[in-house]
Amino acid sequence: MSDVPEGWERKISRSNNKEYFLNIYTKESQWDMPTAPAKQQSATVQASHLLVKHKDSRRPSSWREENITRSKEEAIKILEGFREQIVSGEKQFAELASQYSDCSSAKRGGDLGPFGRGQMQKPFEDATYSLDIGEMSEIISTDSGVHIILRTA
Ligand SMILES: O=C(CCc1ccccc1)N[C@H](Cc1nc2ccccc2[nH]1)C(=O)O
Repeated sequence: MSDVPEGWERKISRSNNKEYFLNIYTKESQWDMPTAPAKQQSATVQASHLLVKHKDSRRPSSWREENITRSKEEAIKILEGFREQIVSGEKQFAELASQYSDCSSAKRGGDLGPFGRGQMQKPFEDATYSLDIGEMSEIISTDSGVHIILRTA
């Protein structure tokens, strides 16, 4: 029986007794014999974020505040305070994001849903892909403002 490339597992489908192949990293499965090793990162990630905008943000306005005038330094100080409350366990990420994030994702506790490479601003994408699942980022800056990110998948 021909071996499967690294990172794949041969399985038998319970519904039709046919063999299929499972990518042990992404948990995706396929009927065809894989032709290359599966040692790749999962295509998409999922994250929540808490965004604090400032006067130099690309769009210095949000559902929370029509005209945002705080400086970037002030935004960073505010976000550092939120980050400390989360690290200490005093507050949950989603609780603070839903109350204070200047992004419309605040309505979903900061959840952005799944996204792949090329979809979000580069500093945000790179920071998310470098986090382990469950890990929270340091403060990162994009054209939208300053963020903390919690990778969830
Ligand atoms: O771009 C959006 C919507 C993002 C979103 C994606 C998926 C579900 C829900 C929201 N909102 C911007 C603020 C903003 N800038 C960001 C940059 C990177 C990631 C998330 C961001 N959110 C804004 O409101 O100015």
